[in-house]
Amino acid sequence: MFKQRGLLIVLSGPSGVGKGTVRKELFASPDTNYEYSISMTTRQPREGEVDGVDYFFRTREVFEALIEEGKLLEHAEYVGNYYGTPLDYVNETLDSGRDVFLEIEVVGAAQVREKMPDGLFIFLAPPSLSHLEQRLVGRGTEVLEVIASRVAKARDELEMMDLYDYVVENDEVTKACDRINAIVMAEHCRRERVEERYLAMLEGE
Ligand SMILES: Nc1nc2c(ncn2[C@@H]2O[C@H](COP(=O)(O)OP(=O)(O)O)[C@@H](O)[C@H]2O)c(=O)[nH]1
Ligand SMILES: Nc1ncnc2c1ncn2[C@@H]1O[C@H](COP(=O)(O)OP(=O)(O)O)[C@@H](O)[C@H]1O
Repeated sequence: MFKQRGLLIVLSGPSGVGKGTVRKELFASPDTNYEYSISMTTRQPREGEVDGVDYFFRTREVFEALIEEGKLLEHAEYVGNYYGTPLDYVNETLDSGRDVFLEIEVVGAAQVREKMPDGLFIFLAPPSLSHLEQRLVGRGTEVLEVIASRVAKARDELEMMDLYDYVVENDEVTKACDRINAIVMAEHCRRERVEERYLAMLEGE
């Protein structure tokens, strides 16, 4: 029996918009049926972060070797560190029919769009740039200089929003999660309808 490949869901948007918060809220729900792809990074773990849970924390040497070997679906350098998505996990999970969820920045998302254009690309947008700055300051994980560089970068990142299938405003976390779940559900329905039509057409031949 033909088994449909899982759906690749890509959540992106500027740093500080709330991608991590929204992703954790989505995965805290027992109804969430997608698998989270743990990224690899060369940045230092923050307090409480665990290797293999939050990220795979690796050296630049190891990371660069994996790029050379083609083991990453995408990668980007972000504020001085590498971030990337291990390719095998994504392919194996999609092949098994399960959906995969990536939470990545916009340069990497554009690479995924090139390589896997049938993914579902969702841009998480802040209500405003000042909301974004407040959130970064409120999180307190970066010094003010780094926050300023992230906000400056966010201006360029916001311009990429029209490359996405959907833009979801993160005004409130639960509302943003509801919107994302609705989009994923609608996309599944669309694919099922397309497949049904396709099979019906083949039978009618
Ligand atoms: N391209 C790419 N970006 C990633 C990946 N994993 C995380 N990111 C993004 O890298 C940026 C920095 O992440 P991080 O240092 O954890 O900071 P935070 O997301 O602002 O808490 C964020 O925009 C993440 O979404 C990945 O595998 N690939
Ligand atoms: N809808 C929201 N309203 C208010 N604060 C939020 C919202 N979503 C996230 N935050 C806060 O904004 C900060 C940045 O969120 P985070 O998830 O780390 O962003 P990102 O992963 O996009 O860099 C955190 O302190 C988080 O608690």
